[in-house]
Amino acid sequence: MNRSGSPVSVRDVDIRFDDFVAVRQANLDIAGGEFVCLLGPSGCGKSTLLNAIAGFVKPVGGEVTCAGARVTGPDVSRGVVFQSAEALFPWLTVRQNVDFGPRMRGVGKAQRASAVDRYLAMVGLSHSADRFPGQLSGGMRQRAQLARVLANEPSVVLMDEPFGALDAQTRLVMQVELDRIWRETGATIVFVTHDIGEAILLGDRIVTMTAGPSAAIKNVYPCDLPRPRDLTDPASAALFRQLREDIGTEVARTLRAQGLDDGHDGPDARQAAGRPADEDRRTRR
Ligand SMILES: Nc1ncnc2c1ncn2[C@@H]1O[C@H](COP(=O)(O)OP(=O)(O)OP(=O)(O)O)[C@@H](O)[C@H]1O
Repeated sequence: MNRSGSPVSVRDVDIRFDDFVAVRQANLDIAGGEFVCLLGPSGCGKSTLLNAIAGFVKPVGGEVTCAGARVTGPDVSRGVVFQSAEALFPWLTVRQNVDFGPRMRGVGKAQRASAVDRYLAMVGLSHSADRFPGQLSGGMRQRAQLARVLANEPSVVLMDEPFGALDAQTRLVMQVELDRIWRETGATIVFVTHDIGEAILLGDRIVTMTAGPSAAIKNVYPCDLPRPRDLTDPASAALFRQLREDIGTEVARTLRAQGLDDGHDGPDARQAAGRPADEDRRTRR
């Protein structure tokens, strides 16, 4: 496997929005080519931490480094894939969207054309290259977004719930495709999700976060199960339960803070952490 991704280091990072402390004392070392999933309850600070790695948000304390250099702002070497495919330019075709970054960077026409073809093929969109984003399905738009980021040949790809808006089947297909693309590119990937199964299918390590405010990194779970992974495999199922307990505690804290829970780690919290409602009903009988 090609391992050309850059290492990323988050050191004692504090992030504030005015008086609001979003993230406190976050520390995380990510190896080059590693796939790390950030998992936590809604609103805990996953996107904020990812945005600090991207350079969109400036920590008030600590630092983020990428390949040993301090991150001071966004850079094409750290590509970002967002949940919403509105990040694509709707007036450009898929090919033109993917070509945009290399063209802005002054890459020559022939080199660009071959890179665009390569990345369109990698994400399975060669046949839709001349369509506009509005003519694509949600899954195809996310593929186009990924190809657009990959065309800049980033050493780090930051993904913020990229499959969150997709239906369950498309999501499964995209997870399998991303696993393959990650191996082909060798990029470091930091992937934000609130979906425990998705984190298990994709991550080399799964990092959980505490509920905010003042969210912190809670636990780091190595996940070296053979790929492609199967969530029904006993080892995956055991990790799922462990992560559900971990996240469930934080979801319960969030619900309590919002006055939506009766003070225990009840069904709302477990359901929000990934347990199907009928499983809860069965357990309670
Ligand atoms: N630009 C901002 N200004 C003020 N507060 C912000 C800003 N961005 C995020 N926050 C706050 O920081 C906290 C963390 O938000 P963040 O979006 O990082 O959470 P998250 O874990 O990614 O949530 P979700 O899973 O729902 O997307 C939230 O309380 C949010 O309201």
